[in-house]
Amino acid sequence: MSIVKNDLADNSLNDPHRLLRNMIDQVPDYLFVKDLDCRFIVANEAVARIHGFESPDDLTGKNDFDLHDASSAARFSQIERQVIRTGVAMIGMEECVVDAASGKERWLSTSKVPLRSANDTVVGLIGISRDISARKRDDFLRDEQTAILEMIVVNSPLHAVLDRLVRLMERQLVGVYGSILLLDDGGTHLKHGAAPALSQEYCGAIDGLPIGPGAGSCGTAAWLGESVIVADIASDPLWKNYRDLASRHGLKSCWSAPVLSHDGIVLGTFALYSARVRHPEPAEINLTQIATRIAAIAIERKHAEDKIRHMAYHDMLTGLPNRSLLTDRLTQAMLQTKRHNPWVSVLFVDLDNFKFVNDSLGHTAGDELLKTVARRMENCIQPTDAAVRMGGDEFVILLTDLPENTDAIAAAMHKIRAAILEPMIIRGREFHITCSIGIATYPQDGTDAETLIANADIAMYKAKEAGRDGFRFFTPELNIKAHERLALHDGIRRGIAQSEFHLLYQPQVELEFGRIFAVEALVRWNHPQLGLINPNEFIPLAEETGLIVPLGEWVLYEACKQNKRWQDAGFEPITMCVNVSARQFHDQNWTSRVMHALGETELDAKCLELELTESLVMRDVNEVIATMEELRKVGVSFAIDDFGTGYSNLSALKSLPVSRLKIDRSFLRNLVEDDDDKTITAAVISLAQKLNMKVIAEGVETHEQLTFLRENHCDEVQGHLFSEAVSSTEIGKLLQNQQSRSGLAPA
Ligand SMILES: Nc1nc2c(ncn2[C@@H]2O[C@@H]3COP(=O)(O)O[C@H]4[C@@H](O)[C@H](n5cnc6c(=O)[nH]c(N)nc65)O[C@@H]4COP(=O)(O)O[C@H]3[C@H]2O)c(=O)[nH]1
Repeated sequence: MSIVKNDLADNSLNDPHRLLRNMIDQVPDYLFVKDLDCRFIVANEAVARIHGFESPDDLTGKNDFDLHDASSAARFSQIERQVIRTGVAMIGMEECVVDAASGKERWLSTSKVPLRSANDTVVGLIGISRDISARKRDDFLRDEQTAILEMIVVNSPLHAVLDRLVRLMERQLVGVYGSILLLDDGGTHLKHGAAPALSQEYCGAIDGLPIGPGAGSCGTAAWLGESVIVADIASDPLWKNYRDLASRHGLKSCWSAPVLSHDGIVLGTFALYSARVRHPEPAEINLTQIATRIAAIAIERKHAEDKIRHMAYHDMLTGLPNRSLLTDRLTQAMLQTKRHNPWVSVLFVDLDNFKFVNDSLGHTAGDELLKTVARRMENCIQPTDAAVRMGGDEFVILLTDLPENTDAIAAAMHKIRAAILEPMIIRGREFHITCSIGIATYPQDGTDAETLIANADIAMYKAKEAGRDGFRFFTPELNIKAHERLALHDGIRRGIAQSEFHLLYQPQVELEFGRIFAVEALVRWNHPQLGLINPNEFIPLAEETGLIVPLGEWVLYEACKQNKRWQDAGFEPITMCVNVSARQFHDQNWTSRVMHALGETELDAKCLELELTESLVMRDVNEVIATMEELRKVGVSFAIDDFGTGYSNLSALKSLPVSRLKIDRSFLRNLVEDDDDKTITAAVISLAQKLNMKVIAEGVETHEQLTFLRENHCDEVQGHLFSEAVSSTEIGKLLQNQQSRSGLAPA
């Protein structure tokens, strides 16, 4: 304390001039006074130092043109002259000054005020400048970071974001060159990301750099997941294989940091190169950390975006392109074709027995099957073709660049069918999956993606109808039918919504006692324009278009409800027989629909019998048995309708959980005069009874037919001889009569 006091007393306090000199030299800001010609009169040591003078006195008499480049000097001088001329101070002006010797930029905040004499005349100016370069750098860093983050938010291309990030680093750190490398798809190499200041040749040479120990700073940093600092490339063993390359480009040191995802996965590297052999400064390390974090955000965002785009255009399960991508690819293929004239074909593929695997072995097994089929399809096609999953067990194969004949299409199709048919082991069981294929070809079968796909679908449906495991080329006739179907299809859909359907019931009678033990539900359509339509006219279409599923569900529900109503009205319980078409039966939710209808209507399952056609049952016996068993367990029984019209596999018939065979009407028609029909009918009756099934003859119209059936011990009959299909009220009356008279006699 006393020393300070003495110093002040000795040196300064007695000499105000010296005191002031001391004061202004201690200030880190630049202080100066200039005369009316803008020449220095006084300056502090800071001003002298920055201009490379030993002493502030060396500045006396100099002006800005002696110290700065011409344009900066002119700028400063103009402002100073204005302050002197107007007498108005200029406060806190920010200006950028380029150091003449080093070329370095400095930012100053400068105030210049007029210097006035005792009589208030302006005699010069006083200036004070503060170096605000550090603050300016921080501002710039913050603004640039914000701008880069905004670029990430608005999904700017990744290379543009990384490029700007590297440039930001290069502006902040003088004499370094940045480089970002990205992990490639295989995860074993680094590919070029951004390096705006490095030569193309250098970037090209390190594009595809392997990840591993000894692969330069970046390959090693990605390998270790840690920063790698190489101060001297020329001597560091990590650079053994890349030394000459770096030297050719004047790169002496390289500090690389891994770019890590939020959960620590290496996404790439961020490297800074220097043209001098040196270690990084702490500030450089800090900035690199900030930059790697921003790079990680940008890369992760891009990955997420790629994933979302992939998910939007691909099927999650099989990884195949989905319907949205198909439309795009098909449209592109057609555009290409317009230039070169080859054909483009759409193969609509539907697996025949997928439901069986799915239902019997569960969804995981079904998924496995679909994935295997997808891989097999992919292996059969050219890189320019596409295998697409449309949903469920439906696929489309797009064949492009085909010669103008069907040979190549047929060859590709047979290859696909054969590949799918290869045995498939799922859960230890061997499966042979068949498929039905419909083919439509551009330009003859359609000139837009939607039409081609729809026509291939129509052709596939025809192939399926013809007995599965087949294929069908689209023809215009199919299309005409398709249009008619479309109109009717709309009608059926509207009819369901507007309750235009109703049910009639036809009694089924025990031959021995004449008792109605069951009724068959038969649907009718009361069309608003066409009047009453019989099921033969619309059921096949409803089956084709899939509308049989909602229609059949309504029939089932209505029939169960009606049967319960009769029981609630006090009639003895009878069986309700409901026709089930193949499409309904194969629908994924079929069993649960039946259970739901029973539950909702509270009908005892024992009072429901489902009639399946012989062809439905025999087509996929194993699959059908599995579904039937599920329902039989709860009490539902089954009958085979139209028996004798198909080609029954008799051994399969034995294993079916069926309680009744229905002899088809066609055998009854000429029964009396046709010996063959007599033989067949008698054989069916005997066969059914040997298999412990009841047998019912359908379409009984005459007493002669009835006598024959009786003589041959047929159990039950249904036909106009007893009753046509009638309303629920009529059935109520018949049941009422039966209860009072016990039995329905032939008319
Ligand atoms: N000539 C003559 N015909 C007789 C005689 N007895 C019964 N029929 C008719 O034979 C058909 C018997 O039904 P189906 O074989 O199951 O044949 C049914 C069935 O395959 C289908 N169908 C009817 N309703 C439904 C339904 O709700 N769902 C499904 N999937 N198919 C249905 O439509 C077909 C025709 O039904 P319908 O026109 O009601 O015709 C009924 C019935 O009216 C007879 O003595 N003489």
